[in-house]
Amino acid sequence: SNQTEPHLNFRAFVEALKQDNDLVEINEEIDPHLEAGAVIRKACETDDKAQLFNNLKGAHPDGFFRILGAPASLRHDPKQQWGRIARHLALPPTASMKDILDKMLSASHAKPIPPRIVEDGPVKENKLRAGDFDLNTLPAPLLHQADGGKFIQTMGMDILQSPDGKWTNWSISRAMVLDSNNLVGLIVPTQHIGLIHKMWSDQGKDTPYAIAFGAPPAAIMAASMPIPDGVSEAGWTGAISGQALDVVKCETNDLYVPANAEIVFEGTICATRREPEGPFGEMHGYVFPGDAKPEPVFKVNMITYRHGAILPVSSCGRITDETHTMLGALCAAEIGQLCRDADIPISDAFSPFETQVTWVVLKVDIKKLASMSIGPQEFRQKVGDLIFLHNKAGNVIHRLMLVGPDIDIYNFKDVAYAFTTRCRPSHDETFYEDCYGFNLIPYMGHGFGPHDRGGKVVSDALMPSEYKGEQNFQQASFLHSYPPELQESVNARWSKWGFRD
Ligand SMILES: Cc1cc2c3c(c1C)C(C)(C)C[C@@H](O)N3c1c(nc(O)[nH]c1=O)N2C[C@H](O)[C@H](O)[C@H](O)COP(=O)(O)O
Ligand SMILES: [K+]
Ligand SMILES: [Mn+2]
Repeated sequence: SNQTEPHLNFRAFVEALKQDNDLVEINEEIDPHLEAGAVIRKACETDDKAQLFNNLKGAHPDGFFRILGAPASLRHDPKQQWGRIARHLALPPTASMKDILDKMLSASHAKPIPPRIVEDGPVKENKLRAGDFDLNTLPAPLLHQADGGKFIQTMGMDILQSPDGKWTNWSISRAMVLDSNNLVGLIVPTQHIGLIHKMWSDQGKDTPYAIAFGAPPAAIMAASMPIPDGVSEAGWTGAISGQALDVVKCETNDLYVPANAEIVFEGTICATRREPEGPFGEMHGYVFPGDAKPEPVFKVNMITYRHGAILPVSSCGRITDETHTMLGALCAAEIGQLCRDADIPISDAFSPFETQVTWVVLKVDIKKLASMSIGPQEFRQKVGDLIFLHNKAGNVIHRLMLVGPDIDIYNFKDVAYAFTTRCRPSHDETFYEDCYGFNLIPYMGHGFGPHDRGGKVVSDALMPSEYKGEQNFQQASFLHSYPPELQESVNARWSKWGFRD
């Protein structure tokens, strides 16, 4: 059977966006050379609807392929801000980011539900063997004018398996068209794609891979989350969706792909061959023209796709796009979970978009903190060592900020209010220079200091009284300086007096 609910079927997900009035269909011809990327980028910067480009210049006679832009960006309506992401998990469009992240974490200590192997599926409707296709003729998008190539892979799911077959990893890592039969893609050694590629390369073998574009939405969420080493995202996806995902075998290797994916590339990542990759307009909002680096080559041996195939695309950069709503948010969620698993009393975690997801803000349960009878210096060290030194989930984050119970970590006005008034520069901060540094952040990879090490800090915005479980202060604000019943009675008469609703 092929699963038809929107969180388990990308095509049904696109239909659900249409039902939600959260989709713009563009049937006039759009050029994948910059034009599609420009439309997607503007929609991301204005939190407008997702975009379905039905008529790409250079699409093949059978329409291969169309593009869906900004599959997991924000909705403009404040009551449904996270609605497009909620649809990935069968949550209501009004779900909060906390609901979404808690749903993703619900699999942390749940029993995995492995995928179910089926014989066939929509992804097998069309097959192009080597020689039947030329990647240069596909309507792959040039997303930013200074990009080093056409980044066809920005929202596809990379599927790799350890040589012993015990660990199948699903993740997202970018890749651009190199020539008629090859892609070249960023492989960060500490990411699971890097760890597994090294396992094969150390044996002198090329790494079998598949990229599933238009994978089930619940799966692409797990693919974007730094779940623990050795844990298969497929089982995690099964646990959060409550059912086994239908997968079908690749034609040219022993990997399995979602049976209803839109498009699948099958191939091998070369053990040794590297070619210039990038630059790419990235998650922090920058591209450095000409900044290409040698990265592994992904040979494409086979392409399969369903009729009317749609390529999901993230034209990432300035906020807000999938590198912020998925990469940043899911990394924060995992960091919060790692803290709780280590008995550090973090009740919630989020990466503010206004920091281009370079910070994670951790909400501290100050009652539990008080029972630890621990001082600020020691507490900062405990958090920083766990996240910056011992877990890859912290790799992309350069500031961890500790806040108390009165701060809404999903509202940057609150975060900035706490940071600027409760965290004394230097005295309340612990700096890390001997740790992994994320070189995609401009002040790292293109900055003054070491490009790949250090530059991290734990900033403590907890006040002395909060280490005793109390707050000896009140916010001078409507919410915190007036009795609740007075707030209610003022709110009840507000619009009658003539104020805005
Ligand atoms: C949602 C999303 C996540 C990522 C990316 C993108 C999107 C949209 C691109 C638009 C393609 C931009 C690129 O920067 N990109 C990306 C990347 N991680 C990399 O190592 N390399 C990448 O090129 N992640 C983050 C990873 O997906 C997560 O770190 C995940 O946790 C990895 O999985 P695993 O190794 O933990 O299994
Ligand atoms: K992952
Ligand atoms: Mn993984």
